[in-house]
Amino acid sequence: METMEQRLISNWSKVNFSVPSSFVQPLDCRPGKVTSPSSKTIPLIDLGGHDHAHTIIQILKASEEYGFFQVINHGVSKNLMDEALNIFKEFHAMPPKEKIDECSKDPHGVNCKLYASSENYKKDAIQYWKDTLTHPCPPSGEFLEFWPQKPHKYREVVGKYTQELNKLAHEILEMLCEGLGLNQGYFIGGLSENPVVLVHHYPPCPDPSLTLGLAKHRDPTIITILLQDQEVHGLQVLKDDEWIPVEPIPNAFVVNIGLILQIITNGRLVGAEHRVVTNSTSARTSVAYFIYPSFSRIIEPAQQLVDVPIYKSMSFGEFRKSFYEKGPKIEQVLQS
Ligand SMILES: O=C(O)CCC(=O)C(=O)O
Ligand SMILES: [Fe+2]
Repeated sequence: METMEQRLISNWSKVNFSVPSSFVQPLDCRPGKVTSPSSKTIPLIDLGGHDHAHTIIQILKASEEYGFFQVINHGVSKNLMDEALNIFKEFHAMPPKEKIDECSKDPHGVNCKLYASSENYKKDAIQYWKDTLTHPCPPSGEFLEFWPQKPHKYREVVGKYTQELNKLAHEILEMLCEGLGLNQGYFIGGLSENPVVLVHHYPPCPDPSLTLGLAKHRDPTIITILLQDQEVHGLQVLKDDEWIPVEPIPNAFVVNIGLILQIITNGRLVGAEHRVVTNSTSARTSVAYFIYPSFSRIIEPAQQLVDVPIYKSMSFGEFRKSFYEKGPKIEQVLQS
């Protein structure tokens, strides 16, 4: 049996000069060689503009057409973004044993996890080129005792960062409410009270044409707010059968609509498919902030918006179970 220490990609990838066969993607999933970069980009939205109504129109349009956009002037300081990204990089740079120890404070092993490849490591036929740290981060401070304590400022910096992201997420959700015609505060409480952070580390890969850092997927969230490394490309969004790279923009966040919001809006907003490709020269770090409902909360098309629901009702707990069991086939389970 392989130990977690042996599995972590960051632990062995520096001394392996070829891609192990268990990481070679089937032909139809491989990114291949990117020859001509796409001329398309996802929309960029300035949240600091004075025309509130116009900002809402832009957010709604981007969420309908792409399911993805980037935001600038979002109110989170550059200093805090840099501090958070640096502390997450320092975490993944620690010796493997230390990382594993720092993620072992929950006796049930659920409220802080470190894993290689994907959460489905044992079930995945083919592995992905990344290590991930994840834990819940509600503004109440619940679960804080399970977070890493190393690097030594981890809890302080990540605590501040996730508080700010919670504020930003709610501002964006409020604008979506206004744009969609949902009651103000629709997402406050049960639909958003379970935020989680996922810190991905993609080490350099000897042959990026054969591997993926993260498989094509939609997020099982309401929305996701992503902080990505400023220099290193990797994230791509599927739009009209074309993979569009999400360019790193200084001090911007990437925002994407999750599958749950697609359900709530009965398909009006799209939980777009995306994936991460690797590169041979630089490690990439990204930090996803997932807005999750509480497990018992019912997920269904909003009655205010919809006459004929195309998705059936289920609890978030049931939804998440199907999401991990069915993968891309979850669409069949969701249809009413
Ligand atoms: O690493 C990235 O850029 C994307 C991460 C992602 O898609 C996810 O966590 O769901
Ligand atoms: Fe994602």
